[in-house]
Amino acid sequence: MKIFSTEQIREADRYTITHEPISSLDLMERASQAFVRCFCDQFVNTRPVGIFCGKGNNGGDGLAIARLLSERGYQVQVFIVEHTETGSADFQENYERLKNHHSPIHIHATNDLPALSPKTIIVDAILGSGLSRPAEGLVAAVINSINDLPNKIISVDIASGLFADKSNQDGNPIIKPSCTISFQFPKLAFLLPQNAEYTGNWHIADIGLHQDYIRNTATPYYFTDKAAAEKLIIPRKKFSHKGTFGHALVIAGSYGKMGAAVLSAKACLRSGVGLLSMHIPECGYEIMQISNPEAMVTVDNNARYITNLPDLSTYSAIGVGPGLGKEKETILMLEKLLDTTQSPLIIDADALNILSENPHLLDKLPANTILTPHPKEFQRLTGSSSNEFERLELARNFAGKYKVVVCLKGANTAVVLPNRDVHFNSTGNAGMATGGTGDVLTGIITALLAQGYTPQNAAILGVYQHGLAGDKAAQARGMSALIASDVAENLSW
Ligand SMILES: NC(=O)C1=CN([C@@H]2O[C@H](COP(=O)(O)OP(=O)(O)OC[C@H]3O[C@@H](n4cnc5c(N)ncnc54)[C@H](OP(=O)(O)O)[C@@H]3O)[C@@H](O)[C@H]2O)[C@@H](O)CC1
Ligand SMILES: Nc1ncnc2c1ncn2[C@@H]1O[C@H](COP(=O)(O)OP(=O)(O)O)[C@@H](O)[C@H]1O
Ligand SMILES: [K+]
Repeated sequence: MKIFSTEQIREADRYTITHEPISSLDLMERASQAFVRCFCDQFVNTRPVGIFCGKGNNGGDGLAIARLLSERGYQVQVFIVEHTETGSADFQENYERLKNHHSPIHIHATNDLPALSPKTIIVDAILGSGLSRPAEGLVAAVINSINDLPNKIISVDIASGLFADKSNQDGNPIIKPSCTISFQFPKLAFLLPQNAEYTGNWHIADIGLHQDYIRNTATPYYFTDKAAAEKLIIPRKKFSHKGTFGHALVIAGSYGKMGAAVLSAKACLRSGVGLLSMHIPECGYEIMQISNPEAMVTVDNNARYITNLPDLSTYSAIGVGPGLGKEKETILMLEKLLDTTQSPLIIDADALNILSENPHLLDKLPANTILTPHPKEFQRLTGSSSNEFERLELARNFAGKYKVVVCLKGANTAVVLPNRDVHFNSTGNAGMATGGTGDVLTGIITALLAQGYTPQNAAILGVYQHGLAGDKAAQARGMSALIASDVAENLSW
């Protein structure tokens, strides 16, 4: 699914109005109906609803939603935040349509705010994607007052005060909804952790914007939903054999961190690879053979950490990093790997930290190598950023400069491609914030590379399937009980 900027969404709006064709008022009606369908799925009509409207089109939606909910038997109160003299044309039309049945309360100052029962669901339709500056004055005061209430808040399209495409500053007044029902597309802001409390759970309401516009308009931002991920899976053909699915090499582990190698191996084996060899230090030999009998093992000369490479000529993909440590000889091993490998490569964990501490190695990264840093590893690689929009730009510039794929891990992992496009992941949960889940991801992606998936598709699909397995594991035993092995065990293709 594409993620558009607010400017592009306005353009999609105009395109739909001209080419469907449909009046802007009817499009607002359709959007409000879509919101109401989603709202009614969640809340029964015995709950009173208080709808706070601004005077732009977001407020116009609020007025239409008020009318539609009333028709469905909800007890609705409407409050109009008088931040400007005249409302937009569609606001005014919906005001006229509502006026016969309702007497909206006009808020000129916070004193005008009514007492609401805690049961009342607040619908936030004060400001939408037309936000042109941080909320201030009356709007800011109303937002802060609403946030102080214990009531459940549902935002229309986007929380009032939240910028869709750029960072807010600390202290900007922004509604904190428990849920956002957004029109047609997720907004970029929803996908960044800094905005979690200004987004809540979000749902997309399809309002039928014109498919030609959506298809033909370029954006660097995508959301990997189920449909997008499933399209990437290459089916296993009937007459295939283990040679068809590649031979992966994972270079991982050191004394005390063999678990990382074990987890990567398990996940690699559960992701369709034909053959797997693990290159590990001698201390891990029995551990690996017993925990993963399906894997072959090549043992390093060193007992405790990896110092050298096996013959690389037979491998169709290589993963390096989990549990590796950063010993001097390990650094030399990584340098040699970067200098000699002809196979697709994924670099994780300590191998990333080695790159940060030895930046001359960055210039040796083969094109299309996949890097999977968590935020701290990414910061070590590129330096710090003042907000997550800036961090995303850093990742896009890094991926573009070195022609690599960067999987910036976290909730909604951002897979950043060498052409600077970003694919945000839709799966995964907070139960996965536990040691070893990243090692599982390395194993999955190595397996996909070995099978011939392009680095781009291996990263996007691997990240999606990893999150999906985490979701299955969390469903079975709850988030707190989830451990990394569960993610590997719950992989299914
Ligand atoms: N295609 C779609 O998705 C569809 C979208 N639709 C809906 O349209 C919404 C966008 O509507 P919109 O463009 O009228 O903007 P909206 O946010 O209501 O506010 C604009 C007003 O607020 C003002 N204002 C701005 N910042 C302010 C501030 N900080 N403090 C105070 N005032 C501030 C601004 O004034 P100005 O900046 O001009 O001074 C202007 O008066 C969108 O979110 C969705 O709900 C659907 O109806 C149909 C299909
Ligand atoms: N809150 C979260 N929601 C979804 N996924 C998460 C969340 N927290 C962590 N993850 C996922 O768990 C993995 C953690 O990786 P990482 O930090 O490298 O772990 P480790 O180094 O212990 O193996 C990443 O794939 C990340 O996307
Ligand atoms: K809103």
